[in-house]
Amino acid sequence: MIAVAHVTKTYGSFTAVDDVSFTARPGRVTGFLGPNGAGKSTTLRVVVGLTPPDHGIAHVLGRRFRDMPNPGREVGVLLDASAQHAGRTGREVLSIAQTTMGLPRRRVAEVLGAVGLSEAEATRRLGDYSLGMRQRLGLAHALLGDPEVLILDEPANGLDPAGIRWMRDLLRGYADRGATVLLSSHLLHEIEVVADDLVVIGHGHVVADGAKDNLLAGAGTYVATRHPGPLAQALTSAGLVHHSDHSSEVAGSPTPAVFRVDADAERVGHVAWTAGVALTELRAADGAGLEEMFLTLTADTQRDRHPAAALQGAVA
Ligand SMILES: Nc1ncnc2c1ncn2[C@@H]1O[C@H](COP(=O)(O)OP(=O)(O)OP(=O)(O)O)[C@@H](O)[C@H]1O
Repeated sequence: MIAVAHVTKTYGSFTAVDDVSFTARPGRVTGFLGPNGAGKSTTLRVVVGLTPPDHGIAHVLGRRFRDMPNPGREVGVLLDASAQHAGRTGREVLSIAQTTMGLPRRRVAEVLGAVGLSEAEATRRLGDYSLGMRQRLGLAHALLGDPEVLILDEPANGLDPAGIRWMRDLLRGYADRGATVLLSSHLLHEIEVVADDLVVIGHGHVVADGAKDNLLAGAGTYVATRHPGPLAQALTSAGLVHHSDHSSEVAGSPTPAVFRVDADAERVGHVAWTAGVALTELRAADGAGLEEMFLTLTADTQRDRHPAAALQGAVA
């Protein structure tokens, strides 16, 4: 269990984290999401005692991280996979940690195997590691003490698609065995697939917090047609709120217009059928729900709201 209560962190006059509270529970993967600079890393650093908060407190397994006598046995942390000496080999990094934590030597080989680093790779210096290899080593370091809690900042960074899937299965397995897993990521799809709970942060504030299924419920339905005018009219007449992608709604557009409708697929299909409008697609919006929710909730904190418009302005 991780409990963050009213944590605030300021740098000079700038408030990086503002009264943030949330709980990450055992047996669940909690995804920590937010745009660049939202305050994710700062919050995680407060949780593991690297950054002192101005206000508030963070507890891991009922106490402050820094009060744990042997934290690596209880909490596995991966904040910055590159924060190791470039001249050390992967095996050396793990062996030092294994000794410090008082673990048996075989544990090093076990975690190397668990993260898919070969013996030959383990004898290379970190300066020669790829980003993905550094990430795997960082995870091996976090898993070394077989901890009950995992705190991972962008763990999928630099991993290839097979590595991302492997990471997802590993985190799922850990949570299914009762561990508390808190991970931050920009990879919304990965979070959507693996997380049970979500905490969304923007400009240092928690803007959404809860079970993923509840937060994404009511994402609505995606419906596509080559006859956007009649469909929009039918949806409006039926009292259904709909949002359209205006760029594809232009008459004669070669691509079908897409609407997201705040109703389930059966209702939307029935309205289209009654109006005699042929559809090219009809599906629950769950798949894109997290991205939509993320962009909506963090809209005023996004740097990249209208990149196309900005570009047009630049060349005008
Ligand atoms: N030591 C520091 N001194 C001053 N400002 C800081 C410091 N650490 C973080 N900040 C600022 O606090 C804000 C939050 O940073 P943080 O790294 O927590 O964001 P983040 O959500 O992890 O971002 P990203 O997704 O880009 O990693 C940023 O505006 C950052 O510039």
